[in-house]
Amino acid sequence: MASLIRRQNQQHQKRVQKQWSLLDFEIGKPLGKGKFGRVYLARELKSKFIVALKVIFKEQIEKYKLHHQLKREMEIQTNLRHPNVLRLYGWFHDDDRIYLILEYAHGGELYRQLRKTGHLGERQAATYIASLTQALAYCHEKDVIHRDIKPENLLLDHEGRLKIADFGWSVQSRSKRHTMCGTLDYLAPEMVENKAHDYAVDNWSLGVLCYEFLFGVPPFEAESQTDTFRRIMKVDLSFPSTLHVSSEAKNLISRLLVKDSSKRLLLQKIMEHPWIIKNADPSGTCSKSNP
Ligand SMILES: CCc1cccc(CC)c1NC(=O)n1cc2c(c1)/C(=N\C(=O)c1ccc(N3CCN(C)CC3)cc1)N=N2
Repeated sequence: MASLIRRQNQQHQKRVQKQWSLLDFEIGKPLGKGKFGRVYLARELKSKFIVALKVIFKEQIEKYKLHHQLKREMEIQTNLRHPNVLRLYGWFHDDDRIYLILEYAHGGELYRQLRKTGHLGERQAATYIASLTQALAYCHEKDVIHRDIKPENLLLDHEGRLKIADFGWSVQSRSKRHTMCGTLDYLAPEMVENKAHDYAVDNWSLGVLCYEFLFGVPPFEAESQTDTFRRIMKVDLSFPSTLHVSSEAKNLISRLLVKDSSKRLLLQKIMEHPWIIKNADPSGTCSKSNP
């Protein structure tokens, strides 16, 4: 009898995730900082595995009443396994901080690359849009809507592969959502209007991102938030007359930035779009050899 109980206990121990603590890690250089905390390079001492340790201050979470949102982000991201979704391996906390053990993305934030180069070539842009589309299709399959797809939340790994990070605004959704979130530029009309919304908000954001990758600025940028709001509601979309963006690219953008969410191009159809077929690198890395 005792051996049976011991065996069951051992099995239970295996199932319970290891209780991590700061003592398990050697902390390296700071990688970046956000509103609620910082992220550091770190190495797990036993396995020598390199991770990114995101430190979030509990008082900030309490101050902005984001406890349930952070909890939801952690539950969602822990269960997502996709090459274009940043892994959350685990977490732990001490008196005043919460620590997220995240996959390390060696290439840093995509928006820095975008700011440096101004805009991306069509191959690079199509490769990132294809990666994002596949990651979103996977998330939507698991009833997760990200709702905050923007360059600041996209990272690059050591091979230049895109990784969606920061599921802070994502939701596990079976029904329409009503929560307002994110900066205006990337928000779909139904979100900006604080109307019920569903998965298609991520399809809209893909259109905004594709435009920004190719033209270097988001499509509805304006002096004030009110003007951005107006431009989104009117879908006031225009393309700068430039030679480096093909008409297929403009066609894809126009089929995503559609006010009626039921008429936006479906994720599966994005993967079959001529511009994606012609320009996206299936490996997702768009290696330097063919920019
Ligand atoms: C607290 C930070 C934060 C706040 C809000 C949202 C997010 C998601 C993007 C984050 N970041 C986050 O969670 N992160 C999770 C992460 C992560 C950030 C990360 N890497 C980097 O931040 C990074 C930055 C610069 C870098 N170098 C820049 C200079 N180059 C010459 C060499 C490469 C290399 C890596 N890896 N996992």
